[in-house]
Amino acid sequence: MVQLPEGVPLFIHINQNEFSGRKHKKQKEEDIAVCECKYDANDPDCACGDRCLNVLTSTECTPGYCPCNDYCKNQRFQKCEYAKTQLFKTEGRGWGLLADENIKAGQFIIEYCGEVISSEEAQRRSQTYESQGLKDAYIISLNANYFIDATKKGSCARFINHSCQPNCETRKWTVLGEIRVGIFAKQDISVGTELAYDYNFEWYGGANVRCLCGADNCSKFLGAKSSGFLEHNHVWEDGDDRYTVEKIPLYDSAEDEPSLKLPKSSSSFKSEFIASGNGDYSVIMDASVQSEPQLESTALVIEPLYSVPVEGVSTSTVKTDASEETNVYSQDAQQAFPHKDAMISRIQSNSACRNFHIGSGSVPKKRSQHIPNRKAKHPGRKQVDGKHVAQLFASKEAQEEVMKYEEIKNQATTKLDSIYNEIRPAIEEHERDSQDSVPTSVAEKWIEANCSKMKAEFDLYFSIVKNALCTPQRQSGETKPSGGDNENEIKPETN
Ligand SMILES: C[S@@+](CC[C@H](N)C(=O)[O-])C[C@H]1O[C@@H](n2cnc3c(N)ncnc32)[C@H](O)[C@@H]1O
Repeated sequence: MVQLPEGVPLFIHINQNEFSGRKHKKQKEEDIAVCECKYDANDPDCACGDRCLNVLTSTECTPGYCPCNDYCKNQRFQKCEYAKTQLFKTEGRGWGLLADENIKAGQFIIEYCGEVISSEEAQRRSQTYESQGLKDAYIISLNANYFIDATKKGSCARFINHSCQPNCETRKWTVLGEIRVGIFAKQDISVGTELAYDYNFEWYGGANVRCLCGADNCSKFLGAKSSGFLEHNHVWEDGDDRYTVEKIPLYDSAEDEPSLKLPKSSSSFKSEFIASGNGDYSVIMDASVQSEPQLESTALVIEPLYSVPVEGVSTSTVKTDASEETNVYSQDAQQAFPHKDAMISRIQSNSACRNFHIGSGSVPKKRSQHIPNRKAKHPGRKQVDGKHVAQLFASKEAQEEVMKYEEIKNQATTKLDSIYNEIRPAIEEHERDSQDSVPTSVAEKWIEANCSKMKAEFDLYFSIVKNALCTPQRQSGETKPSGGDNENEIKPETN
């Protein structure tokens, strides 16, 4: 039971998200990520500590499936393993939350709980709250389609204020198949210090709210970095004093007099705030989710699939008969890519699918748009024309080798395109309703085809570089070095 100090505006305290308009996702057994940790009484920290495969992919272990059973330490959201915190009244920024014990950098502090609502509902509620005169904004973004509204129901995380120099950050974790948002310490935080994270607002227009965090690098307004804010304030130019900070009224979300007992302020908070004014506003915040230190892919912007280590590329689908040198760069996929299962589970999860760029091109801005027979595209990267490059080599062997790898690369590209067409309905279904998982078989196929293509490209580039270094090149005007009557034949250069 959470004890709230007197004067805190009413809200319903919850420590689990509530779903409005849909049910909690049911995890399919095949989608449960099982780690490989083992409990060792002599080294209890091994039980799902920093090196646990699930921890590395920001996924909590599922009770009953974790090999460490009750010793598993990777169920912090599920077990509400929060740091001790306390509510207090700030000067000028309403209520805030402070550390009631020393907190270590990286420590999970509290989950941001509330009602999980669709983006349409978030927009609707935001307008309603504004029209009702509610000043404080408690809606944060969960992913492109869903938001968490802690206005009426929420955990004490709803009281954490914004700072442009925050000591906390938000991170997204997958818990029993659902994405959840946690507040984590960015640094060691000593007892009595106010907790704050950077809201990084998704600004919906309306009045500007002055930021009172007091940090040296303060951007002056809540959400000042968001595109919505910039759009809304496009009239701002140097020397235009219509919108200077001083002209925006201050608003203190707490109606009462500031408490006399001030907490130890964090480096980013100063205490000379003035409580006055009544700027109405209603905004939707975007919890700028930060990465786990161990693996960047836990961040909102996850490294694309292309960035898996080169040695992790699969050799299982493309047999290249490559020379020994080339094989040096290929390893057994399973051995070199031990996180494949975790990768699949991330691809299946809501945000990961987008961030890994499943699909043949860039992420579609608008969802649910079905374009029949849409051709798979691979924009962004210039492709080497192996056929053309082959012509530059004087030796027939060099030409043949480059042409061979060019052909393998083309086959891998065609295969990737056809797999994309095959799995497109599943991807589009996933994009339409991000609560649906992309099936394991689909994610696996996609990874394999991508890896094969990367491997084929690598082999081609390697062969080009090797031949460029080791074989003579044709002089300008030199005719083809070999006979033959096939389409790969080198034609004499004209002009
Ligand atoms: C999620 S609530 C935080 C808790 C809030 N202070 C309360 O009393 O319930 C967000 C609201 O707090 C206020 N706030 C948070 N950080 C602020 C800051 N740095 N400067 C001014 N107001 C802030 C704004 O009114 C904002 O809409």
